Amino acid sequence: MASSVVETPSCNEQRLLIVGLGLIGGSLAAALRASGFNGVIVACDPSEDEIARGVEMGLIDTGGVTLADQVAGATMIVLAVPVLAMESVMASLAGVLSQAAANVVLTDVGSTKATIRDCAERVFGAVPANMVLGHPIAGSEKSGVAAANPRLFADHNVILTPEPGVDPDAVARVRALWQACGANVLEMDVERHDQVLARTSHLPHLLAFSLVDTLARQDERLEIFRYAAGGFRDFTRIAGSDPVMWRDIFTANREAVLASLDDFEEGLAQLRHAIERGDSDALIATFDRASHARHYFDTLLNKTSYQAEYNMQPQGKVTYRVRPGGQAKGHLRVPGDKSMSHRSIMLGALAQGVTEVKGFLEGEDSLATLQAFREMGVAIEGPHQGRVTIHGVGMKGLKAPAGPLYVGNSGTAMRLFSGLLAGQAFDSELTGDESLTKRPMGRVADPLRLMGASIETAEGGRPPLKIKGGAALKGIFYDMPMASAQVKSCLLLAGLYAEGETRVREPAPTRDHTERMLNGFGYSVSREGDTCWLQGGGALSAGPIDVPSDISSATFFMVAAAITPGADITLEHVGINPTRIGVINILTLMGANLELLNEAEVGGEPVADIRIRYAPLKGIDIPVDQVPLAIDEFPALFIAAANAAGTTRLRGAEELRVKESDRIQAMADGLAILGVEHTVVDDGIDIVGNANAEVASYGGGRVDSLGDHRIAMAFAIAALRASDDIIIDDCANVATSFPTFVELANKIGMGVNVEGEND
Ligand SMILES: O=C(O)C1=C[C@@H](OP(=O)(O)O)[C@@H](O)[C@H](O)C1
Ligand SMILES: C=C(OP(=O)(O)O)C(=O)O
Repeated sequence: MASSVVETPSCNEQRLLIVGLGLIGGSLAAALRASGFNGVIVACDPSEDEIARGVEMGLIDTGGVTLADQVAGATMIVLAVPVLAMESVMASLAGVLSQAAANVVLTDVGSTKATIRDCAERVFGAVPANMVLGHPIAGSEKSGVAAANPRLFADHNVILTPEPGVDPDAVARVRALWQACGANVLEMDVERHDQVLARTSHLPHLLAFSLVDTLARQDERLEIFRYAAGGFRDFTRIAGSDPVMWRDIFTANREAVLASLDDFEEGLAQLRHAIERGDSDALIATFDRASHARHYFDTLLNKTSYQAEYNMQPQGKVTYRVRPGGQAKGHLRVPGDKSMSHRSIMLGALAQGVTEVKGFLEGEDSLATLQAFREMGVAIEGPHQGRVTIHGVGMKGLKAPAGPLYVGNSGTAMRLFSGLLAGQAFDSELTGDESLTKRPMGRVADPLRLMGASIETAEGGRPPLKIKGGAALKGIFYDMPMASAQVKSCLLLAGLYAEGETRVREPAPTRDHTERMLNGFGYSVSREGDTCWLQGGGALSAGPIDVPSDISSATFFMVAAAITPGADITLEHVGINPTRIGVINILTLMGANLELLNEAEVGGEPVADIRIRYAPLKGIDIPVDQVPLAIDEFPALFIAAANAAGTTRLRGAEELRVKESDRIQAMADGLAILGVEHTVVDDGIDIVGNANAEVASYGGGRVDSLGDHRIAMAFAIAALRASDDIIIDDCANVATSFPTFVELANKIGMGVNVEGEND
C-alpha cells in the first residue's frame, strides 16, 4: 500500500494581531508557532500580566493594552475576547482600522454567531467584506494564556460562518489560519451554527453547572464531594469552565439555548414519570436508545462504522483486492439470516411479552431495523453476540418516532415496514440510502392503498414513503404481479391491522418466513396452494427465536468450494427452508458435490450443515421455478456458471434488475472485464463457462460492485479461478448482510485485502 504524506497547510500572514490573549488567543499563537509560522504575532489584552506572560512563553513577539498601539500593519486581526465584549472591541477597532494593512482580514472566535454578526452590523453598518466570522470548537475548563496549548485545535472542527457578501479570498485566508493549527475547517450559516452549538455544547455546559451547583448547595456538600466518583467527575468536568465566558454565551444565544432546554426538560420529565410509575420498559427503552446512540457516536469519532465510512467517503470507496487462486477449505459458520433477523425484531416488537432472539445478524440492514423500533419506543437489549432481547409493546404499543425512520440499504425493511406502519395510529416516513432510494415501492404502495392506506411516494413510486396514520384498513385479496416475499409480507403485516381477511396469491413460491414466524408467535396464517391468508385484529405472543445461518451468505462459500479444485467446505447450521434452497438445487443440477448433514428443525425452520467438495460443473438451463427460490444467489451462481463446462442459461429473472443494483447488468459488466463470454437478455443471461481445472477460467481486472454487497462478494469468490488480481470497487455495503465476509474468505484460504481510498 502506498503511504501518503499529508502536508500541514501554511498560513502566510505577515502580521497577526490577536485581540484578547486568553486560552483561545494564546493557543492560537502557540499552534501557529508550532506550525513554523513565519509572520509576527502581536497581542492586545487589558491585562499587562497576560501580555508579559505571552512574551515570556515565546507565544507572541510583542503586545500591549491599547488597540491603537498594536494595529499598525496587521494583515489579520483575530478577535478572541468574550462574546459580550465583542461590540466595544469592534467599536475601538473601527476607529483605528485604517492603520492596518490595506488587505487586512478580520475574524473572531466567538461561540455564538448571530450576536456577533449583529455587533458587526451595528458598528460597521454591515458585516464588512473582509470579516469572516468563525468559531473553533475546542476549549478547556482552564483559562488564561498560561493554559495555552499548541494542540488545542488539532483535529478539532473550526466552523466558519461567512456572510453571503464576504470576499472569498478572506475566507480562504481564515481557513488557512486554522488549517495551519491542524483544525478541520467547515462552513455553515450563522443560524444553523447557533442551533447546533446550543444542543451540542451550550446545553451540556448548562447541565454541568446546574448539577454541581445543586449538589454544592446541599448541606453535606463536603461529604457528597468526598464520595463523588467517576460518574460525577465525567459529567461535570466542564462545570469548571470560565463563568464570564459562559454567562456571555447564554446571554448571547438565548433563543437557541431555550429551545434546546425545552426539548431536554421534556425528555427529563418523561424519565421522571417513568421512575415514579416504576415503568421499567420505558426506562430500558430510553437508556438503550441513548446507549446505542452513544456507541454509534464513538464509532463515528473512531471512524469504525460502515455508515461513517460511507458518509465520509460518499462513493463508498472501500476496495477489495483479491489475489488470484488460493484454497477453499474449512468449517465455517456464516452470520444469521437477514430475512429472519428483520422479522424477529418486527414481530417481537409487536408481541406481548419478551422475545429472546439468538443468531441475530449484526449487519447494517438488520441493525437499522432494530434502531427504527427503538425510535418507536420499543425497549431492545443487545445485540450482544447475536443475542437480542425485545420487550414487546403489543399490537398498538408503538409510539410515533421523532423523525423519519432510516432503513439504510434494505428493500426488505422498507417494504415490510410500509405494511406495518400503514396500520398505526401515527404518521411516519421511511427513508433509505442512495441505492434504496432508486428501488420501486409502488409494488407495496399500490396494494396498501387498495386496503385503505394513505401513502405518498416520490416520483416513480420511489422512496421516501410518507404514510398517514389512523387509516381504517380493510382486508383484500391480492393477486401479486411478481413473485415477491417482500410484497407478500408487507400485506400480511398490514393485514394484522385490517378488518377481515387479507389474502395474497403468489405466482410462484417465495420465502415464507413471515408466515412461519407469525405462526410461531401464535398468530394463525393459513395456506392453500399458492395463496395464504390471515384474519386481522389478533395478537402476537412472544417466544424464543433461533435464527439459523443465512443460506444467501453461505452461497458464496458453496460456490467457492464448487469451483476450486481440491476444495472441501462445511457450512454449519444453515437455514434450508424449502423456499430458500434454489441454490442447492441449481448447484446440484450443475454437478456439484453437495451433502446435507445433521438436518434438524429449530423454531419452525429446517437447518443443516452443508458440506461441499469440488467436482467439475456443467452448464445448465436453470429451471424457471427455481428462480424465486434462489433470487439473491444469482450473482454467486453466475460465477459458478463462468467455471462450468458449456453454457448456463437463466430466464424469468427480471426481478434481479431491481435489487440493490441491476444485478444482471452489474454482473455482465464485471464478467466482460474478466473476459467471460456472455449474452444479456431482458430477463436473464447466457454465460459460457471455462471448465479446465488445470488453468485459470478467466482473467483479472477492476470491476465495480456498484455498492451492491452481493456483486462485491461474487467477484471476490471469482478470484479463486482467475489468472490475475480482481480489484472490486465500492464494497462498503458488504457490511449490510455479511460483516465478517473478508475474515471468513481469508480463513478458507483466499487472499482478500481491503483497501481504503487513500491506500
Ligand atoms: O422477504 C425477504 O426477506 C426478501 C425477499 C426477496 O426480495 P423480493 O421479495 O423483492 O423478491 C429477497 O431478494 C430479499 O433479499 C429478502
Ligand atoms: C435484495 C436483497 O435485499 P433487500 O431487498 O432487503 O435490500 C439482498 O440482500 O440481496
